[in-house]
Amino acid sequence: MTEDKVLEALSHVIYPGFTKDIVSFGFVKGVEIDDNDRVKVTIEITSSADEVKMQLIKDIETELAKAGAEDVQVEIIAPKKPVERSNSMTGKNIAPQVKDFLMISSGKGGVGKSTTAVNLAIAMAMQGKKVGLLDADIYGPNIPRMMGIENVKPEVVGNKVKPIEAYGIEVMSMGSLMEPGQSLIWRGAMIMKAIEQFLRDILWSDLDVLVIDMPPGTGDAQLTLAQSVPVTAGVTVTTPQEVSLDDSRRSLDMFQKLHIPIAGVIENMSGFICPGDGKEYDIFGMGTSKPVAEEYGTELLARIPIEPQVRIGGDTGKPVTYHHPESETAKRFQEAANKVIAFMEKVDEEGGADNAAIQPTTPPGVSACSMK
Ligand SMILES: Nc1ncnc2c1ncn2[C@@H]1O[C@H](COP(=O)(O)OP(=O)(O)OP(=O)(O)O)[C@@H](O)[C@H]1O
Repeated sequence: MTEDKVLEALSHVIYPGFTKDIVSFGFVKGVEIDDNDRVKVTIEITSSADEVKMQLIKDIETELAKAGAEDVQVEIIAPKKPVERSNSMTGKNIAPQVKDFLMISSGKGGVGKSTTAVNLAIAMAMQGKKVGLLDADIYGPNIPRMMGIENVKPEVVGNKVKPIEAYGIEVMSMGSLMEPGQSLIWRGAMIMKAIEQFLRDILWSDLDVLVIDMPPGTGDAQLTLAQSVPVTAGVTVTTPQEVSLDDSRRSLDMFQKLHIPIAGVIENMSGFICPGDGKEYDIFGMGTSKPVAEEYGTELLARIPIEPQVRIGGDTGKPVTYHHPESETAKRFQEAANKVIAFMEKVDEEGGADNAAIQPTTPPGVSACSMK
């Protein structure tokens, strides 16, 4: 017997109730083979149902016996409990069903933050992640148009709201809750309430990642979000001009102050890909945000070129990553998504993000200014 042979045999064991096998699911955590072809396999599953375990053991024994194992021992273990980050004594998580929170920020408006949030979310969903997309840009909620759900009203269940499904993603936006063209004058307290409700009163499923499109700049919305949930990673979107880079420094500085691990910088409108000859031309500069990313100990995740298809995709609700996966832009968004996923996994492995240090220090209703 060899490990490959064992894994080959195990790839015929379908996880009960699903169509995928236990190897593809990544449930096989260990294989030991001794000189007498006796095999021990360790399987890690969350299910505690005894019938699932019994069925698995039976199927594993059958397949390994067929492959020539002399004796089979199956150990079924439960995944290690994630480090208490969500409901830790001092930290706060009002949406514990979400594994990772990804904050997409920019120092200023119009740099392509929403475009990035949409395309990263779609790239992650295309890689099999269960993704939610929260448009927390309450001042200018553009996500419904970009996701092609402009005229879709969400379903209300009791006093909660179901997210709208689009491109396999759960989406919620202030734009979906208000009449078209309507605007609100947001005061600090209202922003805080809105952000909290987006997390608590929307029926998000058990998501792998909730991508959050923030309002531009650094303010109440960012602080409230970071105090309400442990944000796993932050991504700053910038354009390459110096004036824009100054603003992106502020955004990166905010991540640091809010104890948000920084996944990196996306440099948007970085060069222009000419539809005629497919060549890349420099317009605003290219790669200028790399040194800025390095100043903050992080990396440039991707340079996204100006491509007419990106704007058309945004205006018509047909995101480029989904509708033109062969385009250069889509490929770069996919690469950036890979890097962000790997980064979030690393943060989780190392104990997860923790927002304990940024919780308000004053009791509810008491202004920090009134305290000595
Ligand atoms: N790489 C690109 N190529 C072509 N057009 C782009 C690109 N990135 C963004 N755009 C277009 O630029 C406009 C602004 O982008 P977007 O709305 O994503 O910016 P934003 O930073 O979220 O803005 P706001 O701060 O106003 O919410 C949109 O029309 C979008 O389609």
